[in-house]
Amino acid sequence: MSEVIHRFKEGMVVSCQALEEEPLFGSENMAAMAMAAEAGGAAGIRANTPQDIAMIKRKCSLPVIGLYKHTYAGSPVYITPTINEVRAVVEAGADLVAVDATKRARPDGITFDELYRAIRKNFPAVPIVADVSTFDEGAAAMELGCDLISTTMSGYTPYSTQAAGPDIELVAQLAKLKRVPVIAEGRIWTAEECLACFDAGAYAVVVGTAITRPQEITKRFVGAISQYIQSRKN
Ligand SMILES: CC(=O)N[C@H](C=O)[C@@H](O)[C@H](O)[C@H](O)COP(=O)(O)O
Repeated sequence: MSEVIHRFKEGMVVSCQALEEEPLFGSENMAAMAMAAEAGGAAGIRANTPQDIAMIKRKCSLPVIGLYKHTYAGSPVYITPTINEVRAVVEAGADLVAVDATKRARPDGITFDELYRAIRKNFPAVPIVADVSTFDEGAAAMELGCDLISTTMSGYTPYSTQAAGPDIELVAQLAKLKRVPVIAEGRIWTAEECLACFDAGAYAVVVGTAITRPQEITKRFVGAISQYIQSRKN
């Protein structure tokens, strides 16, 4: 196992991402988030776009799982969909690259196996994080040789489990294979949920929105308050 992966063991990776339509969009903001995560004891950062990755690598010493969200006509796959986005992520300085490893149709009709082989050929030193939505996708990514499996896409493909919280069951099923380290990612909001993921066998957890999307954090507080106020009136 590579040294960089070992740094994630039993740790928390903070996903620092803001899309163009979000209030915190901008590499300076994401680098500040990454620095805050580092100050708080995070083991790593997950970041989107070459610009954000490069800025975070300048300001923060943690290893970065890089991805590049990009949409192509005719394919629902948007997390580092082709070798072009992989190249941009690697050239920006990412330590690992996260790619969509779901079974959905990819741009130009290439399969995940083909993309995997192209990454290995062009960037043999860069560990690959497979973002999956189901057990079968995770097991296939392990079989292929991916370095880490993340439950990122569970709940975001039409055929995967749709749940309000993290897919701890998927973490448990994949971890039970004892083949490749499994990252629990997606809709983790509390420390207790992190502990449940570790109990299920997670190697590390990724927490994003609950730490780095203040509009969503605010929305949760406001929702809980208005629900409570309403219930007091009934
Ligand atoms: C499905 C998808 O596109 N997930 C993205 C993957 O990089 C990010 O938008 C998420 O914020 C990240 O996975 C962390 O999850 P959460 O923000 O729920 O803690």
